[in-house]
Amino acid sequence: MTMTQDAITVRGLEKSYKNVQVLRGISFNVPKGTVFALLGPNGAGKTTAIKILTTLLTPDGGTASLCGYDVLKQPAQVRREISLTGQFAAVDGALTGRENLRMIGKLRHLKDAGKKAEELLARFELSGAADRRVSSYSGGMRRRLDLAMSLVGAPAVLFLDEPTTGLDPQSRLNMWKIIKELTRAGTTVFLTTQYLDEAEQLADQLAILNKGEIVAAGTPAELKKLLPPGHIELKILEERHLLEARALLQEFKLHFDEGNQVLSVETDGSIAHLTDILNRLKNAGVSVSELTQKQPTLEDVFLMIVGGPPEKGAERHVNF
Ligand SMILES: Nc1ncnc2c1ncn2[C@@H]1O[C@H](COP(=O)(O)OP(=O)(O)OP(=O)(O)O)[C@@H](O)[C@H]1O
Repeated sequence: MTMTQDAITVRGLEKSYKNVQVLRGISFNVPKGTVFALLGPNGAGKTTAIKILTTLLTPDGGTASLCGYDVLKQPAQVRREISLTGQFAAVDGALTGRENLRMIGKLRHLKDAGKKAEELLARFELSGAADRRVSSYSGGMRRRLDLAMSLVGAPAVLFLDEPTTGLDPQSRLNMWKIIKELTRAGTTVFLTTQYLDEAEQLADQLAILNKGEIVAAGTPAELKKLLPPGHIELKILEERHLLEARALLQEFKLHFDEGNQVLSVETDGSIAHLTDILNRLKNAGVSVSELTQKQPTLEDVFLMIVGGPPEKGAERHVNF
């Protein structure tokens, strides 16, 4: 392995199916031990990118390397460094949890496949169910086993394609905890997800892919800065109080929703800003019946860029 701080380097990656260009020259880096989330609507090219990075598909142009190995020139070395966990758990329902893990260990030629299986069963809280057939496992248990199976070979880079789709909230939280632990231990995680809160929770860096191009990239905080800052909404019922509030806050960007009697005041989201606004109103005796603070979310950013919620329903196209 060459010395590099990036676990994944992608430069100008292109791929077409027949005459449809699916990836139009995408580039990004993923530093070791971090989580990178690739987001995008259905058909954006996420799976195509994952297939190229995991050596399942040949790109038409550009380069990609994993842990310093070129996906085209050194596919065997790349495969040794990675593991791919798909949306549909690849476990064998007729075998027990323990048998599934041992089988993978043997396929990977581990000397102590049995010991590794026990260790992973314990780590994923499956020891109690180890001798039950996987067909009797819940969705969350299957997903945990699937992830445990992908860790048998201790991969440097883990590809997780929608790891929590279909899981209940508790199982999702467990999965997040496990993913965080993995990255703390140095594993690099490449994630696709339809849940923007998941991306926000887990990703150090994320990129939004739309029609084969990366249209926005950065940390969750950086992406949120693409939108106007947050605002507070003040419900003010009395006309004279409203007039007074508008005068007191005239240097702020204001918007008034007449139907709901709500005055929106743009803020940078800081406590200092909020305190200043509330003090002015309080000192002038302005009566506010309700206060709500609104901050832009990753979902807002996604909607602004892609024009529809991720992965839901039909493809939605927005012209830039
Ligand atoms: N083998 C193929 N032959 C022809 N077209 C394909 C093939 N595989 C994918 N495509 C097309 O390429 C585009 C990108 O597909 P891809 O599966 O990479 O998108 P995605 O972002 O992963 O979508 P999803 O979220 O629905 O999984 C889609 O329009 C898809 O129909």
